[in-house]
Amino acid sequence: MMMPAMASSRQGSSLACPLALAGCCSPARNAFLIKASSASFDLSSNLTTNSPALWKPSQLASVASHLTPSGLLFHDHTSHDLLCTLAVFASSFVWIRFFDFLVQKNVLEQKLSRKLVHISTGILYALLWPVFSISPWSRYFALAIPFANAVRLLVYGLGIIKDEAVVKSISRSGSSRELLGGPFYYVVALSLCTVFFWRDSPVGIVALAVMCGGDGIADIIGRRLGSIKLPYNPSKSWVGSISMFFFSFAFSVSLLYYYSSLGFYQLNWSSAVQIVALISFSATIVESLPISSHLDDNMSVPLISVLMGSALFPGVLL
Ligand SMILES: C/C(=C\COP(=O)(O)O)CCC[C@H](C)CCC[C@H](C)CCCC(C)C
Ligand SMILES: Nc1ccn([C@@H]2O[C@H](COP(=O)(O)OP(=O)(O)O)[C@@H](O)[C@H]2O)c(=O)n1
Repeated sequence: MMMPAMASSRQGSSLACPLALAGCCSPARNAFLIKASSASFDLSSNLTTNSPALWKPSQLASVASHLTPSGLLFHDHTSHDLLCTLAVFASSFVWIRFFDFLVQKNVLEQKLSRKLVHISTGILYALLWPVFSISPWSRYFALAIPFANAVRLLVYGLGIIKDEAVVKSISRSGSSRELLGGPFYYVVALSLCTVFFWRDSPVGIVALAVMCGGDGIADIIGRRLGSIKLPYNPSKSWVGSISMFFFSFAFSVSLLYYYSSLGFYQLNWSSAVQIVALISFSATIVESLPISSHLDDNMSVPLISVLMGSALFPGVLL
């Protein structure tokens, strides 16, 4: 287990995120040397000892002119986090509207739109966590985004406000009541992973990767190619479940690589990869069981991933 002080020093290495990294390069400085935890970045030569340099010095200088020396958009963490929250929430609104537009123009069918929203929103949300500040409160600002979406789903799902466009892009059948099922559980899972794991632990990230990436792709591939059904569940197929396993694994490893490259934690990769494979396999088995009428996949899949991750990941954090 990481001690809080250690966790915050590791969070300090979120300086590797483009915003924060750029902020360390005030135009007045011509040699940019940042030491954060065990990672050090020499931006003047675009070299790094532990992580890839993310931006070129010219790009950094242009962004830096808009940032404070501490890498924030404002001098205090609260204003920075508030702006990030508003920007990500507005992006989620525009993103869902964009899929609705594609459905209306008959570019995407409704079911495919829902699954692409399912895959993309959670993954983009997890990719954007590093833009929040190192304040211990930043997770609660990030939490406000799925929370506000949960409120939107309740408002539309209960018919308090009617918006056919939103309902069409998120539901399968076009019924507003559907928003209170899978989509609502989905934002609850995002919220719980944000509060309990945030950027300090690989557990929440892997649970989100499996729920968003793995489960989402199982549907897209299974619906199209899944003619051979599972013997114990005629509504799921072999190809859907095999896709779930591979994409859960691929999304998880990619997100873990992203977070460890940014310096949030260091992993023993050979063990971590085995754990991710085990979690992906277990979540695939759970998703394939004929229990979804009792327990939604957006609850059962992150639940098994979190239980296994919490038991197995602490041993592989360096
Ligand atoms: C359609 C969704 C889930 C349905 O799952 P299933 O029943 O088919 O298994 C996803 C619902 C998404 C939600 C309304 C919006 C979530 C937004 C997210 C917190 C932030 C995304 C930000 C980003 C920049 C787009
Ligand atoms: N393991 C899986 C999962 C889904 N699928 C396909 O995807 C469809 C929807 O899956 P699901 O019932 O899990 O859907 P959601 O409730 O997650 O939207 C199924 O009817 C199958 O055609 C599959 O073939 N194999």
